[in-house]
Amino acid sequence: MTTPHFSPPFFSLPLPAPPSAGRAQRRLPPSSRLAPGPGHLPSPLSFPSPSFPLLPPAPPWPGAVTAMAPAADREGYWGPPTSTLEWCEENYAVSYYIAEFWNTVSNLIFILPPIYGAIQTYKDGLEKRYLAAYLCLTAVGLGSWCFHMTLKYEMQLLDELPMIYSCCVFVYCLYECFKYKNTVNYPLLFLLITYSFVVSIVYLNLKEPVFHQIMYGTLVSIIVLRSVYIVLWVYPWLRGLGYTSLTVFLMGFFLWNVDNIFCDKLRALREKMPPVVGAVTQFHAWWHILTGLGSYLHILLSLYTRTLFLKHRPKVKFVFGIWPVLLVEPPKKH
Ligand SMILES: CCCCCCCC/C=C\CCCCCCCC(=O)N[C@@H](CO)[C@H](O)/C=C/CCCCCCCCCCCCC
Ligand SMILES: [Ca+2]
Ligand SMILES: [Zn+2]
Repeated sequence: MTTPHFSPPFFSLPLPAPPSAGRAQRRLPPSSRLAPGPGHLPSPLSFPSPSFPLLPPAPPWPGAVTAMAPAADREGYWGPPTSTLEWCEENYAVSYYIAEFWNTVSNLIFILPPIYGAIQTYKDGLEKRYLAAYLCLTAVGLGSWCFHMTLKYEMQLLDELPMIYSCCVFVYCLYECFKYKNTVNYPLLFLLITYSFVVSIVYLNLKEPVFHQIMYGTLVSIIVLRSVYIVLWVYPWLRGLGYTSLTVFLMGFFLWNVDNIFCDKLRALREKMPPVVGAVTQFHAWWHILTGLGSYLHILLSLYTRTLFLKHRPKVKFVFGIWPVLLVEPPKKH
């Protein structure tokens, strides 16, 4: 915890006290989220020499509010961040066009496998709710891509709100696994839509990341409890899939915390490493990869449970020997 993340203010904006040193999940104060105006001056910071040789020189962004940026951050195509949060990865260190490069590209795991899953679900004629589950994951990935690429507040909402909606779809799928086909649980649907609506409205007004994290964590806990119930009491042979999904997800959460708590140390470490090796220490990107995989495996668990209940004879197969997908056969007619 050596370097505070916020440099002292350069000019007289009313800046709040910096958050505890070392926390990467920096909350950007409202003053840094104002549109650039006449009072905003170019950055006083001198940026370190780029770690990536082909980068264009870090230009002073016209009107940029960069007085609070950590020294390792640079300015780039999308202008100063307007999000209420940002992460440990050094801004515009790899590309002038992508604010947090590794945090951006790691979202591919939320985008490509779920698209494949959605196509397969559609082809197999499985229930639309599973199509929605896969597509929600893709939506999270696209939103998160846009957020980490730009660090803009509107894009942050495209990342964070779909996380809540996806969880609600997952909860519905998981709590309706043992119902007959073509039934709709209207009270549960109403509850989840209301939850999504209330969380969205409160978050849009409150703009408090911790609120979003608590609301998201609550839904994840509900999903975990139900999954554990299913693999303990209903289909014990699905324990492998269930516990793998949970472990991978929790490892991601652990690394999310490591990235937040030890950001200063990680940044210092990266300065001593070649860029590509340093990329391995981008733990927010690892959080994407692990939660992407954990969530995908969770959909497989939920779909396996459902198709087993509907007597579709599901099987997990590994594409290219590594990537798990679910294959189903229609139920036998008697
Ligand atoms: C049995 C396995 C359970 C798996 C549950 C799967 C639920 C998945 C639901 C949605 C998929 C989204 C995955 C995460 C996307 C991450 C995108 C992202 O990084 N967003 C950040 C901005 O870039 C955003 O600000 C991050 C917020 C993170 C919040 C973390 C909150 C805490 C999570 C708590 C986990 C509790 C586990 C409790 C276990 C009993
Ligand atoms: Ca950053
Ligand atoms: Zn992220």
